[in-house]
Amino acid sequence: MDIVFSAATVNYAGRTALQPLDLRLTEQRIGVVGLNGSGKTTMARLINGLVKPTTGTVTVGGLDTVADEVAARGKTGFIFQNPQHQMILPILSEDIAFGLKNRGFGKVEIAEKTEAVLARFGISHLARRRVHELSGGETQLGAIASVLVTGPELLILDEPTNQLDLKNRTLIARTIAGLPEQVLVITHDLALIEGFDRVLVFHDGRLTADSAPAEAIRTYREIAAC
Ligand SMILES: Nc1ncnc2c1ncn2[C@@H]1O[C@H](COP(=O)(O)OP(=O)(O)OP(=O)(O)O)[C@@H](O)[C@H]1O
Repeated sequence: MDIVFSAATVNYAGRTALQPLDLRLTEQRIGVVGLNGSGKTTMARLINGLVKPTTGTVTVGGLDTVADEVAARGKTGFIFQNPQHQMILPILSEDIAFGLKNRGFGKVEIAEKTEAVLARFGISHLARRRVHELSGGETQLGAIASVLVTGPELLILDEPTNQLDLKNRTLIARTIAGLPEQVLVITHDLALIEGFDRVLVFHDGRLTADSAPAEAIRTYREIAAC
């Protein structure tokens, strides 16, 4: 899916968080890196319309995130930095079903789709578990299942391996690598994006590098060193 930023900026209360951004993303695997506060999450939130551009436009699959807000948002799934906060219902299978119910699916279809997505991510055994009792890795998988069950074309993950132990980090990295959906990952875990198609580096609200992973990571290391 084409993601297009046209002179998009974001100001929060008069303070610029994102400098004018002109960018067309078409790749399947896109990484986003940068120091804390460099504008990565702001840029990602523009894609699903959670943040609106102060000036300029953002389109996803040709849909404007302001003018075609609802349709545009349906194209993108978002896993936030703390995915337990985005789980609305107390039981995992109910949380997954919730998104489908909201989209008007019938009971039988909801049950089938919920079962299928749990199986897809190898978490059928967690169906009846309380979401707040899941481990970090289980929570991340549960959130991915909850979001992908509604069929977005793009999945955005904000620091998906943050706070995971080595075993769960590997599990989540493999899961992301195996997704057929287009993926955009914000991360400080540089190994996670080594095999990606394209990596963007943000610094002080500006896109400062945009290249293959090795070169982008080199730029990021230079920025971080000063
Ligand atoms: N809702 C908001 N209101 C006001 N300022 C905000 C808001 N969200 C972000 N900012 C500010 O905008 C700037 C960019 O923040 P953003 O969250 O996009 O950075 P980031 O690169 O994702 O950071 P991190 O790696 O710490 O998550 C920061 O200075 C931040 O304090």
